[in-house]
Amino acid sequence: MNTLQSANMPNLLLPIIISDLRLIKGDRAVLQGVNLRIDEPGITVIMGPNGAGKTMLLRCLHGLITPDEGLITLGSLTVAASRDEQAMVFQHPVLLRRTALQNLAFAAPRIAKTAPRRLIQALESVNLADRADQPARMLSGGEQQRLALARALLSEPALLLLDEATASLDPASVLLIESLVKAQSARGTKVILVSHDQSQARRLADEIVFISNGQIAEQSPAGQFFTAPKTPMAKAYLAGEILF
Ligand SMILES: Nc1ncnc2c1ncn2[C@@H]1O[C@H](COP(=O)(O)OP(=O)(O)OP(=O)(O)O)[C@@H](O)[C@H]1O
Repeated sequence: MNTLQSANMPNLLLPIIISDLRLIKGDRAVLQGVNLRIDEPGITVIMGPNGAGKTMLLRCLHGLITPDEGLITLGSLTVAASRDEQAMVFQHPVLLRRTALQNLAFAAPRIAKTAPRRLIQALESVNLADRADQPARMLSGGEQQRLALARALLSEPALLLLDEATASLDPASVLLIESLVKAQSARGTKVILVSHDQSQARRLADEIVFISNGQIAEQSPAGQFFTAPKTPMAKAYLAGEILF
């Protein structure tokens, strides 16, 4: 859609307001009473123990799951109405059985037609220019993830969601992806990412949202969260003391 004009323009998907969200999976609520308001641009990192509901929350934001109760608004838009302004990168990238370049062209047909050079630049930005004509599914895991990010960034989304997108990547790929995410954030895209990696969260986060047991336990500026987490649960999580 390319609705971002510049970092100085207000982001049309802010504020993000989540009210009384409840999501049932199987026979239990995996999200319950979730209330969250994100006003600020920049990078929000969602942290929390395994099974806390981080992925489910991200999927609700992206419209992949409809919550059983509650409301999400992004600026003046519903989730459905905001879909074209959003992009999401998953832990395991979903790519078409086509070449790397064709995957980008398929995702952004208008750009492919009017400015095909931008597709090559997108591949260059993730160090995949020499893989343009290789079947995307033959790329390594890290290469696939870089391609998925290039695809997500092509549309200059107003909201970029990343679910443990760097979980299994080598350090160079992690840093490359982080630098692209930071640059995109500086261009005005609101970024919400799920990560267990405390070092990564310290490098990227402006604020932390900590989820525990399907509820928001804490929302704090990153510096404050890491030096003085408000809840015993967050403190135990950061210390690696939560047992499952
Ligand atoms: N289809 C499903 N049926 C039943 N339970 C589900 C289903 N999908 C997810 N869940 C449960 O919902 C809970 C939240 O899952 P979610 O994937 O959001 O956790 P998470 O915080 O992202 O965890 P992790 O850090 O392990 O990725 C988990 O307990 C999970 O078992």
